[in-house]
Amino acid sequence: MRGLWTTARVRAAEERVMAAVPPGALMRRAAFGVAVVAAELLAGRRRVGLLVGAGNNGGDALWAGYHLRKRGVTVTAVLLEPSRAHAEGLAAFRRAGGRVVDRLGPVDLVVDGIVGLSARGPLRPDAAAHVAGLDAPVLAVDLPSGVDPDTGHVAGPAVRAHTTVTFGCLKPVHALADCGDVRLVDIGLADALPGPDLLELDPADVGAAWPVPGPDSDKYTQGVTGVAAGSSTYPGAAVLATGASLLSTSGLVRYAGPAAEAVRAHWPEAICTGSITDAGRVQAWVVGPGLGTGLGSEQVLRTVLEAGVPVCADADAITMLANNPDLWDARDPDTPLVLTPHDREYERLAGPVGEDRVAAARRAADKFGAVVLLKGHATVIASPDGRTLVNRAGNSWAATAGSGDVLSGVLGSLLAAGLDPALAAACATRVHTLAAALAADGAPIPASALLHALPDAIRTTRTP
Ligand SMILES: NC(=O)C1=CN([C@@H]2O[C@H](COP(=O)(O)OP(=O)(O)OC[C@H]3O[C@@H](n4cnc5c(N)ncnc54)[C@H](O)[C@@H]3O)[C@@H](O)[C@H]2O)[C@@H](O)CC1
Ligand SMILES: [K+]
Repeated sequence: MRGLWTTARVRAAEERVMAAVPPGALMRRAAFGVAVVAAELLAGRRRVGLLVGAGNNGGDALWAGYHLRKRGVTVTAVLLEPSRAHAEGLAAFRRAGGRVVDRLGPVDLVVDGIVGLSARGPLRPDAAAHVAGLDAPVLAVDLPSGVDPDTGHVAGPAVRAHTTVTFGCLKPVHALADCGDVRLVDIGLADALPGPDLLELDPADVGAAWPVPGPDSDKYTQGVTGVAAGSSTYPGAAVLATGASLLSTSGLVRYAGPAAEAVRAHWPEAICTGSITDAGRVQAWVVGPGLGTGLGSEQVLRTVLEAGVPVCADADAITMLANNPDLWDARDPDTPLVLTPHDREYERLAGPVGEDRVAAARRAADKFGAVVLLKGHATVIASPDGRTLVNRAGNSWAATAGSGDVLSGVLGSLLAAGLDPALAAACATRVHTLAAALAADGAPIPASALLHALPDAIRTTRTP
């Protein structure tokens, strides 16, 4: 499990550590780390260009330039605000033979020291002009300039990093935005940091949490998942969600709804009934994909919410909760509920997502007393108990019709197996991402291919 810390906490920790070490020591450690990674990326090539902003981020770049000069690398620097460039860093850079230029000529690697933790908004026009002309790979110092450190939001021109070297700890930007390959350099902050603001699961965490049958397990003890999804118009959503539940855990899956025939034809092992009232007992419900939003669907949602078991409410279930807030009354507030909106569904439910997706997910989690899984390239999972998890997809293969139905099926089966709902949401998201990458292997895929890659994805997380 990896922790991520917001800039306010990082700064507080840096201040505590700085008070106890010689002046400039943290910057030296940081810059040395940048130089080591730069040398690795250069792989014997010899020309580096620095883009240097007005603060300590630029200072890191200048000191890294100093270290690279000591290794015989040719280093040039553009100072975006010459009068505010880090004075000691600039002096050391010049002493070591670094040259200040107006524009970067041909180089093998660019070091982005334009702006770091103090970044506000997109790149300013002069910085943007320097960045626009680059054709060498960019090594970002702390974070790609132009990307918000705490939200990962990109409001305009920004650096696109091949690699990012960050210091002391990861920040939200490293999970919420594209920072390329992220390297962490230890500058001695660990003991000064409080608990993390965000968490990101490693595949091994997912593997450790994933429910697998033991010697005493049978089909009931592993949790029975109920799927209330699909319609005569959209039987596919039912087929995908039920299939995902079946492939995620080895218990039992019951399907209830008008797509029973289609589900039975695809998944003979599912127990299918035409009506929610005949479904039998389950340990968790998945409700919503392809269900429709008419009166009959509302009654299905009500029945599921009244059942007193954990519920994953997706797609049309979210729209119904937004359209008809009376439906919330059907829910026992002590029973876990996971809502899995994409941005438009979120907006129907809780207003605009805005630039800060973490804050949005937390707002809705508080408001509804539910785990909120806000889907996106970086999915944010907020629990009403304050925990927030993120999962960066790293690819977009899962952006395909029916992919959400698969996610809710996986999540429902983990809830039925008794996983903590926020952990279930994070594990399901991670495996969904892995399955998409495995199935795609470089080419577009339909959701059914993602579905059939679930066992391989789960296996990946369980392999040490
Ligand atoms: N505080 C510390 O102990 C350490 C800080 N370090 C470095 O210091 C950085 C933070 O430095 P600072 O707080 O001096 O500030 P930055 O270097 O992040 O920003 C400097 C200035 O850039 C300008 N700026 C803000 N947004 C901009 C934008 N969108 N486009 C262009 N310019 C913009 C502002 O005038 C701002 O004051 C970290 O990211 C890290 O690289 C490291 O040296 C490690 C130790
Ligand atoms: K930067």
